[in-house]
Amino acid sequence: MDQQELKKAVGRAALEYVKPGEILGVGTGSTVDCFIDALKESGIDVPACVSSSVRSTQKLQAYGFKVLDLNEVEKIGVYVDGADEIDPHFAMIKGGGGALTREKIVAMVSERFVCIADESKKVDVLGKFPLPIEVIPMAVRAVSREIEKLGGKPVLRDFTTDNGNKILDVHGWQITDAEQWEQKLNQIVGVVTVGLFAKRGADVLLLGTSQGVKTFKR
Ligand SMILES: O=C(CO)[C@H](O)[C@H](O)COP(=O)(O)O
Repeated sequence: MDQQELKKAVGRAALEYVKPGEILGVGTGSTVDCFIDALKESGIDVPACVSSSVRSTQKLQAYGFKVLDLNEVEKIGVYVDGADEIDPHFAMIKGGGGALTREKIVAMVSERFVCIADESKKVDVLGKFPLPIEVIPMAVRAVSREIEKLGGKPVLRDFTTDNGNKILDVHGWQITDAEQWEQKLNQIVGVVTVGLFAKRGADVLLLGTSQGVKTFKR
């Protein structure tokens, strides 16, 4: 199976966690696109979704799903999203698609985070994938200097987030204590969100492998 087929397989597998009649949290990325396709095909009664990006909102609406602003919703049962890397403790690097801040917000209010990923995303140590950090535009240079002091090599992405901010992709870190790093990096003034999802990691990992979809639970 190629990578796209693995993404489709985990997208379909995630349907098992969608409860009919319940508001659903929807993440962002090519794997989530496969999930949205599967959701549409399934015909499951989803009264409304909360989306983590303009991209996913547009796709959901094009399929006829209702998308609510998070301020209209008190809680979400299940949030389905992808990851760039996930470690054995269910901590993740996210933000390859630049939607990390909204993803972290929707994940925070969701009872269960179901991560869908192909097997290339499962790692022992986070950091081979450069860590995305969303930064207020005027603070790009200042935050970069702080990151360099911590041994990271920040590269400014040619991209503006849905929130009007910039992304620094940080190379060179091997992250074993993800929760501590998440906290430390979030404290740099000018950082909006760090793409480490450790404090609120995944609860379930659906991993697409050539032997089929494997389920891991925290
Ligand atoms: O965090 C994300 C977007 O901000 C995505 O979940 C992550 O980049 C994985 O994307 P893909 O499914 O396309 O590999």
